[in-house]
Amino acid sequence: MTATLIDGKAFAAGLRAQIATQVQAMKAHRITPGLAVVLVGEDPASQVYVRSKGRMTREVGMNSYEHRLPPETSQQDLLALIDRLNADPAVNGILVQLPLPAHMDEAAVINSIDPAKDVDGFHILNAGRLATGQKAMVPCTPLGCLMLLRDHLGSLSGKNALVIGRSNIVGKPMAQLLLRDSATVTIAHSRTANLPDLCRQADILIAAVGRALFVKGDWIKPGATVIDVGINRTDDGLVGDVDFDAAKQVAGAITPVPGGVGPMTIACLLANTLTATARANGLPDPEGLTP
Ligand SMILES: Nc1nc(=O)c2c([nH]1)NC[C@@H]1CN(c3ccc(C(=O)N[C@@H](CCC(=O)O)C(=O)O)cc3)C=[N+]21
Repeated sequence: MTATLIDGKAFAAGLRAQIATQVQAMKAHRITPGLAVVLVGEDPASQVYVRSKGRMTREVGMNSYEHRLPPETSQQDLLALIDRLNADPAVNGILVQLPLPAHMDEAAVINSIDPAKDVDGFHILNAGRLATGQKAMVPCTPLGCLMLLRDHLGSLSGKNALVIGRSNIVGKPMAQLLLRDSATVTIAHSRTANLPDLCRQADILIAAVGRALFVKGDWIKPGATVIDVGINRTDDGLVGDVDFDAAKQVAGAITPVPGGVGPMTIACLLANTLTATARANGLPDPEGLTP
């Protein structure tokens, strides 16, 4: 048996088309959503993402504002820029590309963003709102994974979901979203005992460890839905956290890398920017873009 391919690239394109339509409707009311992306330093991979975020932002009809700062920028200068963006009514969403240079306090920087403009959903207020079931800005990658899972499975209720990885940007918010959808959720990490056996019980497996080909084919429950969040650059090109070729022989459905979760992350960033713009203008949340 070979797994159904969950085509995140195609799903993301459809989502962006839907967003573009809603942006046009807003423009008729003289509102144009604006997204500011801040990149500190010259990490080549980060530059690629920032460029592609900017292009897709413009493609859906939003305004894109890019701020590139040298790696030696002081935290004080970065905070001053964020203050200006917080106060700028043309800016509805602010994304500060992570990781930041080592001399910066990442939490302090993120928490200086206006929570209403925090389209990454990383601000402590948004994390707390998500954890307590209040209306929040939801982190883009987990939101994209949730959309793919709902599209493929319909209901997640009662399913055994295993999230491998406990980061604040993927693992923890992913677990919160799965729990909200009434899955039974386990979070595994580097100290988890018997990870292969735990995986074999998972109807839904989310791999967000950041290690190339970490999840083996014989760890997968037959028929399981596998979501691979990994983006690992190797000599063989871009690979996920799951051994895709082996896993696809066992899984019911699986996301590829590239072309799976990655494009969904950017589409959900645009979705969050639209949501933030709607809320800033007292409009109802856009249909189908919030959990
Ligand atoms: N504040 C912040 N928010 C982020 O959302 C954020 C960040 N910092 N720092 C870096 C990571 C990484 N990230 C990706 C987005 C899209 C793809 C993506 O579209 N990947 C394509 C392949 C692109 C390629 O070939 O490199 C794919 O999987 O098909 C990957 C990775 C967002 N990040």
